[in-house]
Amino acid sequence: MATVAGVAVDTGHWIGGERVPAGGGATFTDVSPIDERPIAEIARGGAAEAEAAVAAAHRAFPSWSRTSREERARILHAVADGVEKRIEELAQVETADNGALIRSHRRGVMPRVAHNFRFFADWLLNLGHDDFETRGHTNHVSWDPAGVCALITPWNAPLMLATWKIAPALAAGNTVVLKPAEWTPLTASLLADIAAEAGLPDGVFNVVQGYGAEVGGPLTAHPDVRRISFTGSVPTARTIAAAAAPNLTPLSLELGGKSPLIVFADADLDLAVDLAVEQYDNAGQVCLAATRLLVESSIAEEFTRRFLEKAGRLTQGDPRDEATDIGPQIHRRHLERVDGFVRRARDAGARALIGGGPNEDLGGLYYRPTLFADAPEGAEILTEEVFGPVLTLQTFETEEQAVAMANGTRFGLAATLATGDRERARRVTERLVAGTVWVNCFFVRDLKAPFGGARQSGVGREGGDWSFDFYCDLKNTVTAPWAR
Ligand SMILES: NC(=O)c1ccc[n+]([C@@H]2O[C@H](COP(=O)([O-])OP(=O)(O)OC[C@H]3O[C@@H](n4cnc5c(N)ncnc54)[C@H](O)[C@@H]3O)[C@@H](O)[C@H]2O)c1
Ligand SMILES: O=C/C=C/C=C(\O)C(=O)O
Repeated sequence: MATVAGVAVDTGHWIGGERVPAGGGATFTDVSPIDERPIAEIARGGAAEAEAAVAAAHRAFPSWSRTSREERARILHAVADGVEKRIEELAQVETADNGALIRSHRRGVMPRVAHNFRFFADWLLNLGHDDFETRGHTNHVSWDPAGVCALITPWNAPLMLATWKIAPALAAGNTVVLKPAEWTPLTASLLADIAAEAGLPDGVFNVVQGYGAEVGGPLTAHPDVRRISFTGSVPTARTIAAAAAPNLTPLSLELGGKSPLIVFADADLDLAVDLAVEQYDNAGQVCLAATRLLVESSIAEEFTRRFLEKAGRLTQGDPRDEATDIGPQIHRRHLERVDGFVRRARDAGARALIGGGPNEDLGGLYYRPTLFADAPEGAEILTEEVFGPVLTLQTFETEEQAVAMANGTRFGLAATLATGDRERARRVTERLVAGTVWVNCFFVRDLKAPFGGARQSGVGREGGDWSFDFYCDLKNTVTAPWAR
């Protein structure tokens, strides 16, 4: 047990409805990004724990998969109730663990966690497909549960991204083994308590803590795992895809991005600036962030002036303070990685209009919001995901050029455009390579919509029917006309 922000959090695994302490006493230290102090010693799982969790999930599958949809939905709503009762505790623990703003956790993220469960519980009850006829034969499509799902998630929005997978996987009648990111293990452990209190049967949901290769490796190579859903980086996705290959385990991959925000001269400039500054949210640690500001030349000067003015008013500091706009980076190693990108960008000739280094006033893991201009074509800073508060500004002359620049990376997660011209929005949107396009808005998410990335931003889509498509084995039953 650890006490974090006044909340008791179990530091072991959760396997088959039981708390499993660190095998052989092996633990790792969980550090808070707020001040880099250790906050918990977490069980460091390995192949044995991965094996035990898959076995528990495998044993629990027959009964859970045959539990009625109504009963599954009822339990998932009870989990949502439990989350809602503990929003403040979850928010406090998540902020201590990943350094994201308490105000977002209280009002955005944790309510969304509850919504993840409610949405997929309700979607399950309406899931279906109309029967259809072929020469008098009926076709009936059913959505059969697939089996044990291994879910592997990152640290930037730990509980939100985990439950976005857990909820549909469980709703579909599957059982789950979750491996949270080692930098943010805590809220997954609290979710295990909540799920147990809500009456989720033992073994239906399991949590194994530990490092990627040590737990994630054996988990993703396990022949009894029938689905792997992963959110994280491209290199890890390659390793996971290779581990899944011998078993041909179906994969859903939600990966990185280098998304554009395209600002046309006909845009509402205040809105465009608001959208641009919003890209520093979560200290830039957002997969969907539109980190490349592509601005039409004729308005670039005015846009930049207003952007710098607005960004200059952002308050950086302790994420537990409601007034803070930008908190710390997740970890010392991550901050150094971000800083490496910034230093190389400068070496390549880019000019930092703001920021460009750690916040020396605050010290620790606080990195200044940064905007680069004049990065040379092809520079790393224009093509690689930084995953920190670092944006670049480029200008374009024509719509054609804007589209080419927007599509000019190996990613295709999202794109945002600001324009006052509906026809232009339609034309440009049609040509963008992106899983999600926002026009004059950002991060408006409906869980019914398909979510995922093109190119190296991912494989597959989740959300609404697409989640059930992935987490189910679809079956078509063709029945001949019955003899009279
Ligand atoms: N597209 C999306 O929905 C989305 C959302 C959030 C974050 N992301 C991406 O996630 C990345 C940041 O997250 P990160 O740094 O935690 O990513 P990461 O790939 O380093 O780690 C993600 C998870 O994979 C695990 N892992 C590491 N090696 C493994 C292995 N060999 N086998 C199995 N599991 C392994 C880690 O322990 C962690 O739980 C960024 O690229 C970001 O864009 C994408
Ligand atoms: O950092 C990435 C955030 C992704 C958001 C979602 O996956 C979501 O809203 O479901």
